[in-house]
Amino acid sequence: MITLTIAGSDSGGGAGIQADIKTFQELGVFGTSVITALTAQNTLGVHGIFPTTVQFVEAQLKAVLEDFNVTAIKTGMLFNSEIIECVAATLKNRGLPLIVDPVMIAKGGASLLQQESIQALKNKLLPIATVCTPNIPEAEVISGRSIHTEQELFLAAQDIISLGVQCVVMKGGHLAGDKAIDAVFIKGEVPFVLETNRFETKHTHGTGCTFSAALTAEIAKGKSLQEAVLEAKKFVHLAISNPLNIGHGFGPTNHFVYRQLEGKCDVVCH
Ligand SMILES: Nc1ncnc2c1ncn2[C@@H]1O[C@H](COP(=O)(O)OP(=O)(O)OP(=O)(O)O)[C@@H](O)[C@H]1O
Ligand SMILES: Cc1ncc(CO)c(N)n1
Repeated sequence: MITLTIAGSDSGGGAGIQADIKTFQELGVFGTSVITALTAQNTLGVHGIFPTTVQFVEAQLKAVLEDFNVTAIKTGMLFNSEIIECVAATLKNRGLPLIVDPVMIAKGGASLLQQESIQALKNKLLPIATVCTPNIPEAEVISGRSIHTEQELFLAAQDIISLGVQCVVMKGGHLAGDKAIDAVFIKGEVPFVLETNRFETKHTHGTGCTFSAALTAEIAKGKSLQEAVLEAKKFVHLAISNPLNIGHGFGPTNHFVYRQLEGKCDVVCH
């Protein structure tokens, strides 16, 4: 199986392209990549961003797609509307599963998506996406709704589905409480929740990228959306709860442990 990630490079290796490729590898799929921006980044923060030209994003997309039989694609940091429009125009009508992780702001506060790009994300990319995996602040920006209650979460998910997405996974990593809860909304089906214990750690750099990459790998292998989100939740939970403790700030997660533990992880689904 071959997957493609279209995202930014994290020189610190914990998020972006690097997290995606490591996750693909551990889940037994071959990862290819299109780099939208270089970030000078480590566990202490983002120190610089150097975006790729749209022409070079297009050249990378063409190089990968004309040679490889890609079976699922994910997007991460897309940085500006030109890049979003180029990616959407290239992927439109290809009929490939597309997982959009609408990356906006790094945990340290750096902006990874220009403000003017929200419309392009909503009008060009999400209408051709299979799955969208926002955290709560990202879901608020996309839906234009503040989310404080279960009802507001449900309405925001419906707003995102109405843009054309088949499935929305609302990631609850940023919420308070002793559980890490994600709400899964699949068009026409009863919503469900995936729940694990929240692991107390500051080493959660790249959790969103890792989750969406695992989801992409499982979809590439032919799993159903329900099975794929469950496996992705196991992958990211094991990666968070077995920290590597590297770097001087908010460190990366552990991409190796899922295979070492043969994916054994308790996730409650209700
Ligand atoms: N401390 C934690 N313990 C267990 N699971 C967690 C923890 N923090 C996040 N998760 C899980 O990790 C996954 C990613 O969620 P999160 O909300 O952190 O994404 P994100 O904000 O997009 O991440 P990023 O900062 O990489 O953009 C979700 O499945 C979430 O429930
Ligand atoms: C390149 C990149 N993509 C995504 C994130 C979000 O975790 C990050 N910090 N850096």
